[in-house]
Amino acid sequence: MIVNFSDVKFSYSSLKEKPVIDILNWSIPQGTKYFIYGGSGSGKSTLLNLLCGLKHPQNGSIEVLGQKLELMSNRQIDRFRAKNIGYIFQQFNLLNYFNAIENVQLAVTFSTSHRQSINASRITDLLVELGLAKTDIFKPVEELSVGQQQRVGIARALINKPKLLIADEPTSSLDESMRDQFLSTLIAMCDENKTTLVFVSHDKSLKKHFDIVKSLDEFNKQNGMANVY
Ligand SMILES: Nc1ncnc2c1ncn2[C@@H]1O[C@H](COP(=O)(O)OP(=O)(O)OP(=O)(O)O)[C@@H](O)[C@H]1O
Repeated sequence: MIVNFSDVKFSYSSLKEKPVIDILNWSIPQGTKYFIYGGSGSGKSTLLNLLCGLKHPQNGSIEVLGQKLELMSNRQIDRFRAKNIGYIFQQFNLLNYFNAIENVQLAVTFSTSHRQSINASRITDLLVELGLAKTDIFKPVEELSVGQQQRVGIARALINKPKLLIADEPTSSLDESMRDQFLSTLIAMCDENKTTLVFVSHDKSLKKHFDIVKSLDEFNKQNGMANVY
């Protein structure tokens, strides 16, 4: 298992009666493409924040790649995240005035272990492999189409060959054909890098692309169920 949650409870306010996240047992098998769906406000982003150590539960244990996050300092978690976890966000979070290579380089800058081995030509190769034309690689990303920006987002998430890739509704602004294309590319790249993919969305129709499909409600706030994966 690449991720294990054990009796994890998280509330934004300690006064809140019911925690947003309350998971007795939940695991993600290594190498899978894991899809979690849930409605708006169900706790998907909160779950991902816990998973990568950006938020800390009030109770329980979260183990990622064999490391218990609660035993690490924030600095250790930051390093661990930079080395092992990639993300793709809803809006891709690219820096508009920077070109594609510069946007990907930022991810490399934050990962000390990969800084030496990744140069601009390796980034260019990855962007071309993802279908970006060489002429587009040097334009500020604000001059790229949404589809091209997505490819930059995928390249940035995968350049460090993360063991775990987390995607938070990255397809919400795309039409159906773009969405399928994006997912096919993303999944092919994860297979190539042996990266485990955790993808959350409110859109159940995406589930056909994944090995494991769960509603967040199936394992959240369901104390009594064990070993759900
Ligand atoms: N910073 C915060 N402070 C207080 N409550 C919050 C905060 N962030 C989220 N919440 C609450 O926690 C619950 C879960 O929010 P979360 O953002 O995880 O849901 P989500 O499933 O990702 O929603 P969406 O699909 O709309 O992005 C919601 O009820 C939300 O109002």
